[in-house]
Amino acid sequence: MAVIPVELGGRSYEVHIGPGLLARLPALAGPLLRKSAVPIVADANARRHWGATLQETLHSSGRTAQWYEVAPGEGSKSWSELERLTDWLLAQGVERGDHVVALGGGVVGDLAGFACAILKRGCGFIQLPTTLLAQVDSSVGGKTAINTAAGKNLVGAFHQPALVLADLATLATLPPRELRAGYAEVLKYGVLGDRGFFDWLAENGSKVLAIEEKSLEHAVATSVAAKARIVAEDERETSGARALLNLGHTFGHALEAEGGFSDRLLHGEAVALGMVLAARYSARLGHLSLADAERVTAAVDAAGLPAEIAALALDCDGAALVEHMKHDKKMDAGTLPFVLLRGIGDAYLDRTVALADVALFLDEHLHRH
Ligand SMILES: NC(=O)c1ccc[n+]([C@@H]2O[C@H](COP(=O)([O-])OP(=O)(O)OC[C@H]3O[C@@H](n4cnc5c(N)ncnc54)[C@H](O)[C@@H]3O)[C@@H](O)[C@H]2O)c1
Ligand SMILES: O=C(O)C(=O)C[C@@H](O)[C@H](O)[C@H](O)COP(=O)(O)O
Ligand SMILES: [Zn+2]
Repeated sequence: MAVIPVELGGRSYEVHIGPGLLARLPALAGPLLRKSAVPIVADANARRHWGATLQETLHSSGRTAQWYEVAPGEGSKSWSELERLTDWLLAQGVERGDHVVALGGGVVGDLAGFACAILKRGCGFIQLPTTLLAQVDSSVGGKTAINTAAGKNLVGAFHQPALVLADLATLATLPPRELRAGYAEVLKYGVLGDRGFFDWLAENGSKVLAIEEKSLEHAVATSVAAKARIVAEDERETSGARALLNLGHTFGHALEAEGGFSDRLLHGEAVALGMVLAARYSARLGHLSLADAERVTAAVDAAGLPAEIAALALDCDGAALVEHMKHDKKMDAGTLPFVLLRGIGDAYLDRTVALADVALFLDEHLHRH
């Protein structure tokens, strides 16, 4: 069991990591669960597997669960779902001082977190992440959002949860493809800032993917600690420190948008491929050795994640992907800073990248055999 603080002054909170934490929600949340009928926004699959555990523990603390179910998939991060959810929360009589519970992966966490950010100009929420991706990344740090026709996470808010319980036991029911997608964000922490962790993953990644308890807990705790450090330094992504968490995402979000946010490419898969592209582009600029770029590619490939954009057989060219990138939230006065690499564990923000050159680079990779 690990407890990692996210230090944000009056908005500080703890991330608890370990098996069996869902059953400890009433004990760990204490007065945060002010309403006796607890509003729970749940991914349908997470509810199917873990809803009974949560319901039982709430009942045994004298509370009831009020369920709002979200259809699985990226499509639920939408205006229509946000409207339906906020109407439901209002119908439940949720007040600013109440805490809504989000049970599920990043889709539910981002959607419910955003609904709570705007409900009565902000009510509380608790994250119960049930995917590896949500446990190591999306439940921590307070980025909340929905997608729009123009692209990924384009409407949202920073709104921190009051508590995060990452129950490792919930990962037992997660499909292997989703586990691998979450592993991409784990790998990201090593690639962007911790070569020692990258090397540890090279040795132990297969144990993490096999949900071997000790290795899994080490990987989740190391990832959350890295994210907590960065978020405490730059909560709202203004100094450049937090932007490093976007490694692989400028390429990745463009690929997700091009695929219409379908199951063809999951967020974690897009990030994995995006990290490979960021590493290869860094090597092309002469900032990263080819050997390190290939190490990143090999780590992605070894985890069963997509490492070659050509294999996606996308019906688009580099210029089309660059058009999607222009919606990136890092865009600043016509310049798009890219998270690139000087080494494994040494990411930096490059504000000198020419988008026309990125389009050429992508064209070379889209048709590589
Ligand atoms: N806010 C952030 O900082 C942040 C960080 C990373 C990613 N994200 C966002 O997170 C989203 C991706 O999150 P995700 O990968 O968790 O995907 P997800 O929420 O779509 O969940 C993945 C799949 O797993 C199922 N599922 C969830 N828990 C389960 C369980 N315990 N057992 C069985 N099935 C379960 C879901 O129904 C879904 O089909 C993207 O929208 C991405 O943009 C946000
Ligand atoms: O927390 C962050 O900061 C991140 O960038 C984490 C990313 O893994 C995550 O996908 C995030 O939602 C992307 O942020 P965005 O600002 O590019 O939408
Ligand atoms: Zn991400």
